[in-house]
Amino acid sequence: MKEAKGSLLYLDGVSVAFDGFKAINNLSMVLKPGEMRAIIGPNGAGKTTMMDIITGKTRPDSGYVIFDGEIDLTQHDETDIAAMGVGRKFQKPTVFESHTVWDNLELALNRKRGVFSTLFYKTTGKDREQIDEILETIRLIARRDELAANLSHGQKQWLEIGMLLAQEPKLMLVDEPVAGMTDSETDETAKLLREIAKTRSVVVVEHDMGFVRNLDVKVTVLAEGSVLAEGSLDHVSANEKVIENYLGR
Ligand SMILES: Nc1ncnc2c1ncn2[C@@H]1O[C@H](COP(=O)(O)OP(=O)(O)OP(=O)(O)O)[C@@H](O)[C@H]1O
Repeated sequence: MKEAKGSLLYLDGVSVAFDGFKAINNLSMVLKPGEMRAIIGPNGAGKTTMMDIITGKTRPDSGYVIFDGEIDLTQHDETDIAAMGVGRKFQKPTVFESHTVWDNLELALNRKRGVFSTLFYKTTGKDREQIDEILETIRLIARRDELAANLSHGQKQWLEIGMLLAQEPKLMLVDEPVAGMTDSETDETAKLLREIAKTRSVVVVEHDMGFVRNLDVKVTVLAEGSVLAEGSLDHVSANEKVIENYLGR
């Protein structure tokens, strides 16, 4: 698809219906390499379903989902898509509580090498450097030897973001990262994601408008499965349809 050339993610005319109900309806969106995008919209707008389609969990009925300018993700399954460099962080953290912060990251780093090599693999100096770098990004250097169970909710979310970083995704999808976080954790998460977005593309779904403002990126507003508005947060916040469908509720 030549229109997708130069983009990192290109959705064109994507639709999916569940029992006749169109959860995603002719959705189109373009993400540039290295771009971070915030996705907002009312409950049921299709945000999660959109992520499910990008990651291969749900197959759309029609439309194109082109990754890295040329790969049609609708032709691949979840495992392939993850291996191609699409990482997803779900809302609930799923870190290994009985392992240390360091071990969680080491496991994530080894995971991308596959089961057999993991059994015989010894962590190299380069791996340790990479883990240190990630620890710095996720603000957990001082807690590296702590059991994950002892981290705060926000720190667990950061650890999970770190585990995703260990897989070196080109595109990171992050679902409601700041739900349940303290205000200072929320502020720190915006900074952390901005740092991460310097080296890869990021799509963040979030309801917290203060946080979205801090991200300071282009916003896509979804409603009823399609794009209602797109632009800066100020631009979309002034849109009558957005106020009516979402912000004014
Ligand atoms: N597997 C499914 N079967 C039937 N209906 C579904 C399925 N998945 C999603 N839906 C419906 O599709 C619509 C979009 O849901 P989706 O979860 O994508 O919205 P959302 O924007 O993520 O909402 P929220 O902000 O509440 O997470 C909803 O009406 C939902 O009930």
